[in-house]
Amino acid sequence: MSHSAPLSASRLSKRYGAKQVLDGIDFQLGEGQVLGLIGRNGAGKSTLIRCLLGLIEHDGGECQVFGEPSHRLGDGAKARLAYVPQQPNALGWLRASEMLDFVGRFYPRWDAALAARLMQRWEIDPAQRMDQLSPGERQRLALIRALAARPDLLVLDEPAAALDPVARRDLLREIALLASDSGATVLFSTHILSDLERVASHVAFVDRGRLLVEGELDGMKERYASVQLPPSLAALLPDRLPGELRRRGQPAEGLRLLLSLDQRDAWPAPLREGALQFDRLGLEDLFVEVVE
Ligand SMILES: Nc1ncnc2c1ncn2[C@@H]1O[C@H](COP(=O)(O)OP(=O)(O)OP(=O)(O)O)[C@@H](O)[C@H]1O
Repeated sequence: MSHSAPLSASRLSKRYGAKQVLDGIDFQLGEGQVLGLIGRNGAGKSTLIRCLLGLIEHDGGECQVFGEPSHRLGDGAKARLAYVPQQPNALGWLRASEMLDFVGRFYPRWDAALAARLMQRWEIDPAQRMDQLSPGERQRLALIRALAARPDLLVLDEPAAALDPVARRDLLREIALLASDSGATVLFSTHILSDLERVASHVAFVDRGRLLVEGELDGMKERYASVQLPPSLAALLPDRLPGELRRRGQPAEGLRLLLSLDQRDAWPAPLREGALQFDRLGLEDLFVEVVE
């Protein structure tokens, strides 16, 4: 098995017309990581995923899947990868079971028993024509197809969007099982932070085409804090502090900073030594502070 990172990008950029949708993204998804990608609507999550997988062309930089250029993936790499888009297409004329039988042949580790179990659990009639499935059923079926492939790399674009709470919880469990049992690597985008916290090992924030914060979920809550600086301290600050993510306000009135504490050794002494209150941020507060 190749030991290249399952997914990687450097200086990846993409524009649609005048709009820079991805703006020089450096990214690496390590083997066995379960990474949750979060960001506001239109931040560029789906575009990033599609570029990484070579489904759309990028304009600048590079991206790779298992070390192969994304836009020229060999069959070997494709067989190790499963992807569920935000709105899966239906192959209308096929019945659900026929579709699974058909695609199962292309995957060396196809798990027919898992597919059958999830079909039953998620109440999809195997004889149902795919164009007659509801959006939620269609999404479930696409997820069953991806999970039963037992991929080395599973990529899900907002997988929970059309799922009811029971199916959502099942999905999170299946993702966790896939990662723990077979060491699969998972990338999923979501707006549901509680889902992310339940299953992700890593998290990345996308904001206006850039990756703002990226790292292990454990420790992230300890790492970021906001702090209010009085004018006397604000006047001493350089234009940008090491680890600074956001700065609000005017120096003459005091500043509010969002900071990564792991860079604090490089801060000016008054900031390190003053009796300032650093408020640690939970994931949701961090998200709001970062992207607002
Ligand atoms: N085919 C396209 N043509 C033109 N603009 C596009 C196209 N696809 C996406 N965009 C624009 O690129 C930006 C990023 O879109 P993208 O779908 O990647 O966002 P997202 O973070 O996945 O959003 P959401 O959370 O709403 O799914 C948006 O402003 C969108 O309008």
